[in-house]
Amino acid sequence: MYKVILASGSPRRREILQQAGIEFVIKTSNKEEVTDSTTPEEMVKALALQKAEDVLGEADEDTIIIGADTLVAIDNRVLGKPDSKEAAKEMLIALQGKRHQVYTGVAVLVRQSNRKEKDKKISFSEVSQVWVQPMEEEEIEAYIATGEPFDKAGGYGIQGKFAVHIEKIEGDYLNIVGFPIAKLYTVLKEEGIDILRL
Ligand SMILES: Cc1cn([C@H]2C[C@H](O)[C@@H](COP(=O)(O)OP(=O)(O)OP(=O)(O)O)O2)c(=O)[nH]c1=O
Repeated sequence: MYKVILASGSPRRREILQQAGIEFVIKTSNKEEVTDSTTPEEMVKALALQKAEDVLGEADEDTIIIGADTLVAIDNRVLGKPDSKEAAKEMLIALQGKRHQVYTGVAVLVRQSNRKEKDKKISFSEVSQVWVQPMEEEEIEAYIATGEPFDKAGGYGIQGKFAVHIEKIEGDYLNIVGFPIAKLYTVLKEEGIDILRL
């Protein structure tokens, strides 16, 4: 019997795991994650791993710890969460009228209390393509005034008021919202772990 820990404070990630029928508890640390990885794939995997490792000390029985990180990439730039209205505006100006990539990295630490079994460290990343409609400056400012950009990579949430500005996507929608649940299921299945029946 494994206990699942979601090492994330993101309400979206919590909802996605809950909807999938996974039982878990949430544990987060306040440590700031940093990485010197250079590609978005490597960055999101490294940051996801740090988030999972930060709560490893809490795992005292058979435990599966899941960490995740989402970043937006456009024109060789990587965008995290905007820390001001100005930063949000600059990001949305860069994204409007173009295609960009959303990367989510997931790290899974499997901790076995029975020392005969080996602990596991699994990480992967998923990418989705997003096309944003051209936007007027006024529309960008109105969206920023909703307050939605500030806790989201790239300064927008596809699941909220920004939906009206999305032309199309390619790939996994839930990966854009912050957690590629289908890939988690598949990758763990390949490792012999059925996350729905632990
Ligand atoms: C692009 C996009 C991102 N996001 C969110 C998902 C993530 O929560 C957030 C990216 O920030 P992250 O740093 O990946 O995660 P977080 O700080 O929210 O949570 P934690 O570190 O505790 O796991 O952006 C959306 O909700 N919708 C979107 O369309």
